[in-house]
Amino acid sequence: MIAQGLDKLTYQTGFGNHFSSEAIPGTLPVGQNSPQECAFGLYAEQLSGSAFTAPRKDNLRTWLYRRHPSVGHGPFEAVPRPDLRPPDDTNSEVTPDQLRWRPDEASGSGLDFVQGLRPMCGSGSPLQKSGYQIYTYAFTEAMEDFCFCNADGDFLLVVQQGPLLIVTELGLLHVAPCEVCVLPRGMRFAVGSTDGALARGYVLEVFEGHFTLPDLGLIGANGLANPRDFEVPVAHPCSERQQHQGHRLIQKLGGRLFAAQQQWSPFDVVAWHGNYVPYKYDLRKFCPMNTVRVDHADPSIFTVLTCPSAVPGTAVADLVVFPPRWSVAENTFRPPYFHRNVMNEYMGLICGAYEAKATFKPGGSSLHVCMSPHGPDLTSYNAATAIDTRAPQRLPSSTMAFMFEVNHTPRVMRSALQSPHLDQEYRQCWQGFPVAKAFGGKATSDAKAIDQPAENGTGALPGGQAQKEEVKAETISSTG
Ligand SMILES: O=C(O)Cc1cc(O)ccc1O
Ligand SMILES: [Fe+2]
Repeated sequence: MIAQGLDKLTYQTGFGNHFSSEAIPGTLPVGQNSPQECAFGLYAEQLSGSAFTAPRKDNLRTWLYRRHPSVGHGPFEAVPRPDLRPPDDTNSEVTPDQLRWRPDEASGSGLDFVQGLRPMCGSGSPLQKSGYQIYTYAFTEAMEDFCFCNADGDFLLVVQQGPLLIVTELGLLHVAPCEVCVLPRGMRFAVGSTDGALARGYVLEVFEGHFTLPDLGLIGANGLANPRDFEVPVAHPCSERQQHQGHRLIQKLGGRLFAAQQQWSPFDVVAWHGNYVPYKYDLRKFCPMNTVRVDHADPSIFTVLTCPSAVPGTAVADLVVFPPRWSVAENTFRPPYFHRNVMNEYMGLICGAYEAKATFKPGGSSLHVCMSPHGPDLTSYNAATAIDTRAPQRLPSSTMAFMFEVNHTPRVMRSALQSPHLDQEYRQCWQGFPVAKAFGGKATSDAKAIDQPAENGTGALPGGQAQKEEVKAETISSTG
């Protein structure tokens, strides 16, 4: 399936367009979608991504013209894959702990994309069409003789290592590290790496809605992820030889996998038109807007794609990128601030370093859930308070971090909590901050004492509140 030179594939460009493509001239019907008989005897089939009656601006569907109707497969049989079940009381936990996972350098060998999916956390229900699930993936093997169809939601893939070749019903996508792609609910696809080497990345699956571009408001008509930089495949029916190979269809529904056999390729689409499409985007094309005088802007300024919920301004999930850029704010603590967020933040690092965490490694992940405090680690804090902010700083071109910002508070899969890659030392990165200078300037806490549950069960720190209040009063009067 995978061959050289595929990074030079042809694409159509734009976001949300009504695209059309035919591999054989004359196969797309003119003036109608479903002629009594299609050209070449092809079968017309509609794939819907929204309710038929969704408002026009949200209405998504594509017409496919194919050699066989999709329905001619054999019966579905359950495939055991309990780890893909949506998160519930039996397989996952709720925890306010700040979590981080080191990159997994070992897994993935001998696995394909589906076998190499590792659920990390999630919330909601695919059957209720609400919420999301987040995974990492690692694999070496192409999906040679089977395709995947996700009836539970859209997959957004963030490629961290190893370019992917993704065969879809609408054509081919080559997706390299620092690129992302969206594979819409119900569309059949097969993923391979282009060189057989380890491919690794992250997946955000949304059980409701679809990704769209954020509004630009006062920014104006241009900036952030520009629509013309999104790339959509052209029709690419499989070869005559592949056409007749037996194909297995693996379908995910309600977090369960089902397999059915069919005697022809699912990638037999000769022509198509519509606006329900897979697409890819290169994060290096992101055009960031940022503060040019004081203060650190909220990360929403770096939203690439958003999957809106019914609540205005609150997304089911956002893809946010922290791209290479200039940092110029004056008299400002430039990296991300200390904060507690009502939304939940799953972060990954594609390459380089993240400005708020000196020890975050490419391929790693972190999770800070609703209201769990986090922010710059001690090393980043010290560096950022020491610089001269009259000079601009360049965050290097080799850096690319991202965040899945999600509304529903996630449950963390037990397998992720028990993973050997879970960084048990993560919280140490915030230990050793001295008490504010005017209050003594000494480190407040013994990190070990903090990391053990308080003996009195109240979480009180050694020293006691009353004693600390005294110090505070004293220092303020002596400096005032
Ligand atoms: O926690 C993080 O590192 C992500 C983040 C970045 C930022 O610039 C501001 C807020 C925020 O949550
Ligand atoms: Fe954050």
